Amino acid sequence: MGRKFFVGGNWKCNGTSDEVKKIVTLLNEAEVPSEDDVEVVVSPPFVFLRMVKSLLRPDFSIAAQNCWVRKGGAFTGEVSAEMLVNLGIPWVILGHSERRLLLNESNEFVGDKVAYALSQGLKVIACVGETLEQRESGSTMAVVAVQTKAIAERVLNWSNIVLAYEPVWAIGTGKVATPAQAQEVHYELRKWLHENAGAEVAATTRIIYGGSVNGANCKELAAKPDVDGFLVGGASLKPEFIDIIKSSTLKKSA
Ligand SMILES: O=C(CO)COP(=O)(O)O
Repeated sequence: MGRKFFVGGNWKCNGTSDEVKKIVTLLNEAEVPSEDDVEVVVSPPFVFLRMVKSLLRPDFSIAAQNCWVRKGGAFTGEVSAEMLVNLGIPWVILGHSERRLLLNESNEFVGDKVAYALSQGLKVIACVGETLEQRESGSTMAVVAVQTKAIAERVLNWSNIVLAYEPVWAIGTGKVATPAQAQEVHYELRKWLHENAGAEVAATTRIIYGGSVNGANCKELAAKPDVDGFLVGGASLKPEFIDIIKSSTLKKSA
């Protein structure tokens, strides 16, 4: 029925082959709740996708960290959605703030990417989030609404989208949003979806939180009604990622 808890591990631009094998071994040996109760998706760098796919337990899935905005071709250095599909990679992360800010990806560009990736059969973890300046000036909701709108204008079917709220000031800083801060934005995002994409989309779309999530703070965050899971960076490379996956059990009893 409800929204299945979702835990993504964004490995970002980290790891050697040996380190990646070690993380996969850790994941493969972990005892975690069943895939009926939690969806786990790890996101290695492109060059390790094939290796992780061949080694990873079958109840965990895989996401790429980006893909090209349209059909592949003469776009040096890019990886197309078609290639990910061809490789058997089901998910892709799009619109991460590190790409929006460091590589100047605009809301429209991210929206186009989401629409194209979906059209090729990929499932998308679409990221939104405000900077510290935007939060302090009181424009958090306006910013995430505009980012979400650029996606909603290009997409009719939300069933293959997970929306990740990742406040930029909380990413890699150790400064996690309080459960109340996360809940407030998730609630507002769900309300926005209700008003702009319909009641069904609002009720079924998973809105996950990212930004300094770790084994210690995940439980309180997971207990919030509109927090449907996490997108984890740094801690997804460590054993505590297992504890974060296990925080899904809080949701069942809630
Ligand atoms: O950006 C993130 C996940 O996509 C969050 O990163 P950290 O968990 O390292 O703050």
